[in-house]
Amino acid sequence: MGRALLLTGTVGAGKTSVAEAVGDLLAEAEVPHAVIDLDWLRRSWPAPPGDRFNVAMELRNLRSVAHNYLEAGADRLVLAGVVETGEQVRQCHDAVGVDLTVCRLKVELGVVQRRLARRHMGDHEALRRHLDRSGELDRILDDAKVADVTVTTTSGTLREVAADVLGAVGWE
Ligand SMILES: Nc1ncnc2c1ncn2[C@@H]1O[C@H](COP(=O)(O)OS(=O)(=O)O)[C@@H](OP(=O)(O)O)[C@H]1O
Ligand SMILES: Nc1ncnc2c1ncn2[C@@H]1O[C@H](COP(=O)(O)OP(=O)(O)O)[C@@H](O)[C@H]1O
Repeated sequence: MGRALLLTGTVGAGKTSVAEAVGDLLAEAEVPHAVIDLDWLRRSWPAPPGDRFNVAMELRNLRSVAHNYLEAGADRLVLAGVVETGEQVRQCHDAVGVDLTVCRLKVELGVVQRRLARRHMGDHEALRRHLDRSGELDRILDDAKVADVTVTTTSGTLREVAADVLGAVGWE
């Protein structure tokens, strides 16, 4: 029976990068797995009214993609994405259909600002938007308390953070 890990956190916390690094560590340990960036499962336009982040489409796609990967032999699913409420975690769990552990990536906002400035170099509008949402979402996630474990990404290489994540969720 497979298991899933959802890496959540604010904009720029490292969800995508850490998910890739966790995938690399699992590959080195020869653990069959798949990495799924939820952002790519909701990138259709327009989003329906009242669903700014296209979450309904994301969940529909996740159900299909997770099923395919698990059927093809993945023992572990590594998801990167935002869940703002306990209800969204339940929907995500239902979509993957296997045990789901939620890991919050927590980072100092000053460090996020520097990382986002690098990521969005040359696009001031996108940087402004992501910085604004980063602070706001961080507070929403602090209040929501949907994570089973929390790992700090303020310092350490991506590989070190990924190893911390595997330790925190007991997948070592
Ligand atoms: N509730 C919720 N659900 C899903 N995604 C969320 C949510 N809140 C914020 N975000 C983050 O928004 C970032 C992408 O937003 P968009 O798809 O509008 O793209 S963009 O802002 O135009 O680049 C993308 O930022 P990154 O985390 O930096 O990739 C998302 O993670
Ligand atoms: N531990 C880390 N050390 C150095 N840079 C990092 C680390 N984690 C993330 N980054 C960088 O910070 C930026 C934001 O990370 P990203 O994975 O895009 O976050 P998210 O998916 O949560 O928005 C990227 O440019 C990424 O390379």
